[in-house]
Amino acid sequence: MTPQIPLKLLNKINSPADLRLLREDELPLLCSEIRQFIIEVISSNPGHLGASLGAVELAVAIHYAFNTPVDKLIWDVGHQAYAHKIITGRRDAFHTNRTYGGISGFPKMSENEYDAFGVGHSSTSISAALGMATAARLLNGNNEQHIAVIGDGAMTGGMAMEALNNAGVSNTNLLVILNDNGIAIDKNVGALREYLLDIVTSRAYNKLKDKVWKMMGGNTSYGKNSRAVVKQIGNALKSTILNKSNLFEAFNFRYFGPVDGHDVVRLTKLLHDIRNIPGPRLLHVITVKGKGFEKAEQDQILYHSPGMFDKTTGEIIEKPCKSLPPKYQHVFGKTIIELAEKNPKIVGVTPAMPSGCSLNMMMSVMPHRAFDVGIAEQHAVTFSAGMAARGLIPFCNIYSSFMQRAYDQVIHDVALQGLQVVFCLDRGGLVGEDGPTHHGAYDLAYFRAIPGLTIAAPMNEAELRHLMYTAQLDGKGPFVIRYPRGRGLSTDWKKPFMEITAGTGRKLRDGEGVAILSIGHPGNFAAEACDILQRDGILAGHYDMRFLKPLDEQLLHGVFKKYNRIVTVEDGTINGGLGSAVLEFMAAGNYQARVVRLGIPDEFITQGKPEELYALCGFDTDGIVRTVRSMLNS
Ligand SMILES: Cc1ncc(C[n+]2csc(CCOP(=O)(O)OP(=O)(O)O)c2C)c(N)n1
Ligand SMILES: CC(=O)[C@@H](O)[C@H](O)COP(=O)(O)O
Ligand SMILES: [Mg+2]
Repeated sequence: MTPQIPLKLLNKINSPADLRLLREDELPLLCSEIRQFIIEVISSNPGHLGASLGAVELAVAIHYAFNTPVDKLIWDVGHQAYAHKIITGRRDAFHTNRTYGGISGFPKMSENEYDAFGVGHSSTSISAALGMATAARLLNGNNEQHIAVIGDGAMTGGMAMEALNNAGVSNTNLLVILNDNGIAIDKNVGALREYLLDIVTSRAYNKLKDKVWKMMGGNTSYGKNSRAVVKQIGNALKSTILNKSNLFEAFNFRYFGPVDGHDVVRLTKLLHDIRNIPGPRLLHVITVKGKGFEKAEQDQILYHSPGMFDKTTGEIIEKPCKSLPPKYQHVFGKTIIELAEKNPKIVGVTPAMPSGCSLNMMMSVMPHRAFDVGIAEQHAVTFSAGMAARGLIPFCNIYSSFMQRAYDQVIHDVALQGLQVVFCLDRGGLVGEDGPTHHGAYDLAYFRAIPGLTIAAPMNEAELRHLMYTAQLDGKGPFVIRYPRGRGLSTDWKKPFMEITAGTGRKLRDGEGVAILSIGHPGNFAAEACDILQRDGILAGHYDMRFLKPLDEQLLHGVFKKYNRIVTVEDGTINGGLGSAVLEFMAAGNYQARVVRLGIPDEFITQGKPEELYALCGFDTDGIVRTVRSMLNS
């Protein structure tokens, strides 16, 4: 439900055109109404709170100062764009944010004309904006403005650097707004972070900034002499910022800032003034993640995406969870510490997701052996390869969908050289509310194509633990373990370590006529389906394949000899995954059987609760039961 809070100004805003009718002095009130609205809605329908609270003034100022949607606004990652959504015609739909059938949690081109470019993954905005600006120049003579808004975390991503490098010599009109709140999901890391901190905290710099401000008469109208003034500012900055030259100027960008990103009136004026300066420009804006909501400002990591919370106090509303099994990520976090205590060769690597994948546990007890390398999946993989080349055993934990970024590095730097890197792919399968940008749909299929990889998917937490143990044993080579977001089903996961021989599946139950072959967590849906079918007298055999590569061929020979109806179940794309591997095995062995493949179909799956999406794809318990029944009836 849309909340019933007084929204004197916001209720009048159905598009940025309405926004532009407001007086400048009304903008602060509008921002505070938007902030209230976001808090109210996200408290009961969870989403990305902190980043969006920090970008309210930015969204308002940009739409106020620019002629969107003719001018193109491109958000990076897009998790900070709730204010943008709300003022671009989606206020009344905002309560459906991230739900099945509702609006997306990220900008999405097909959803709204103001979403100039779809996002979800990090560090794409400058490339996309540069591409669009280049197209505009070629097609219609450069009449439109292109604005990329990118966070300090996203700016550490390789793509952002590649784009700056290209943009700086492109002579294209492009405004990059660096939304610097000094944090990513977790603490931002790396030399760039330190550089930005230097700029912002340098007292010498701030003094200089005040001087320049006075020099310009205390207003932002650069007037006729804009070039000269800007050049003066640039030269002064160069010599002042801790004797370092300005990084962005080194990329041929004109640098402005840093400015207070919550002073909406000043921000609006400034944007207006730099709007028509030609060429690549970068405006450095300082914001506070969680701005305006005390708890979210205090604990910015927790309130990045806090789940449900009390809209007044900010207290997190925890569901009772005493007897719940642990999340897979926590099993990873605890197990890597146990293994690393015994095996000094083990190190941990994450590209900017320490709390998301639980490597933060190892980082706090073994800080010298656990590395957050920033939003840099490609680097994370090759950095791991380097360590493996010198004899360490890196556990490189990357969300499945973000691993798409580093496919070449896995092939070229790890697999081709047979290096023992253990890839733990968290968030394999359908992740839920983040939707198609974040579903880990392709990993099984894309990794199956690579020679020399061992690919495993545990059905439960205990198996994850055993697989992690197995992967770090001597001589294992590159090893992929993929598991889903959220909780498994077993509370007694902490069993003594046991090696699981690569390429061995296990029979879970015998059947007649029909067998189910599953891999990973959906094996639990298959087990439940078998129970339901058995109550109707249908005995379905069930095998947990555990490994996609190497396949357990001995087990498969047994299955094809015994059953002539086979259902494969996986939470990855059907194209190229377990089902495809089983079909290839059947063809090679000249077996005759009817095989139905359940998994993610050849389309992008929307957002929603995981259960809704499993059902949509047809590999939930009911879907498996239906499939088996219909196979037996045909
Ligand atoms: C390729 C990729 N890796 C990781 C992520 C996960 N991720 C989403 S937001 C974020 C932090 C971004 O930090 P910043 O750009 O500073 O934005 P803020 O949340 O501070 O506004 C990360 C690591 C992602 N979306 N895409
Ligand atoms: C925006 C983004 O990419 C992350 O915040 C992502 O939503 C995290 O997903 P999890 O909630 O699965 O950690
Ligand atoms: Mg940030």
